[in-house]
Amino acid sequence: MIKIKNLVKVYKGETYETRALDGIDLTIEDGEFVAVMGPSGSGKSTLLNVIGCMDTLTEGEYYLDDYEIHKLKLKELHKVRREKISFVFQHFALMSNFSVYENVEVPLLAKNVNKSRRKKIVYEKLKMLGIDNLADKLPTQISGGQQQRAAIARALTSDNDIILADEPTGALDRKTGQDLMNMLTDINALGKTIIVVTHDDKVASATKRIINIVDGRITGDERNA
Ligand SMILES: Nc1ncnc2c1ncn2[C@@H]1O[C@H](COP(=O)(O)OP(=O)(O)OP(=O)(O)O)[C@@H](O)[C@H]1O
Repeated sequence: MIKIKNLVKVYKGETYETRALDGIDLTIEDGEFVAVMGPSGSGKSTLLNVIGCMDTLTEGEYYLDDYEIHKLKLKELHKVRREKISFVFQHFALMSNFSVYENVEVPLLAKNVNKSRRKKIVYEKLKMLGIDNLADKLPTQISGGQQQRAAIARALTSDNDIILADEPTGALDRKTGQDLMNMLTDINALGKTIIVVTHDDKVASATKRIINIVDGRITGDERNA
């Protein structure tokens, strides 16, 4: 479970100070499927990064299962992230010199899984996403939608409980975007918690809960019918 109390995030530079999150209270139970919406610059990505243990809090408390995240140092934070969180990035962030197979294998290498088991798991995920025939291709040799699938396959090989996606359909055509949301729905049905940042009403309506953020504050929190 994700439980956040009075989260404040301030970015400080030499000449500026931005209060990106300004007192967020939020609980997300295991297995929820949540969209975070709001205008540009409202703090959506910042919230996702804090939830994903990519960034620290300035003030407030963040409990993730048994961890008191707000008390952890950066190195410990990274450990929790590896254990709990998977990201699907907007621009896929596949490593361009590595094949689809190798990209999807990465989380397993980080977890010291042995070679034959890695192969089994990677092919299982590639098949699930319908791209097992592309295992040996480089990211530049496949389409945007296929890259997106590879990124999801990689997120899934880690088998972490929480999947975070920032504008996952942003670079996709409508049909592929719809396919992706169907896939996330299936993955959510397996019990994974999914949090999606999006500008797109269609994407949000595929989730079960929509949180609105304006100026770093939650202004709406509705369950989808
Ligand atoms: N690394 C950073 N350093 C300084 N300011 C930042 C940083 N990241 C974000 N900000 C600022 O924090 C505020 C919130 O940014 P954030 O990226 O979270 O918004 P967003 O809602 O995701 O926007 P968008 O929809 O345009 O992606 C903005 O004013 C932004 O300029």
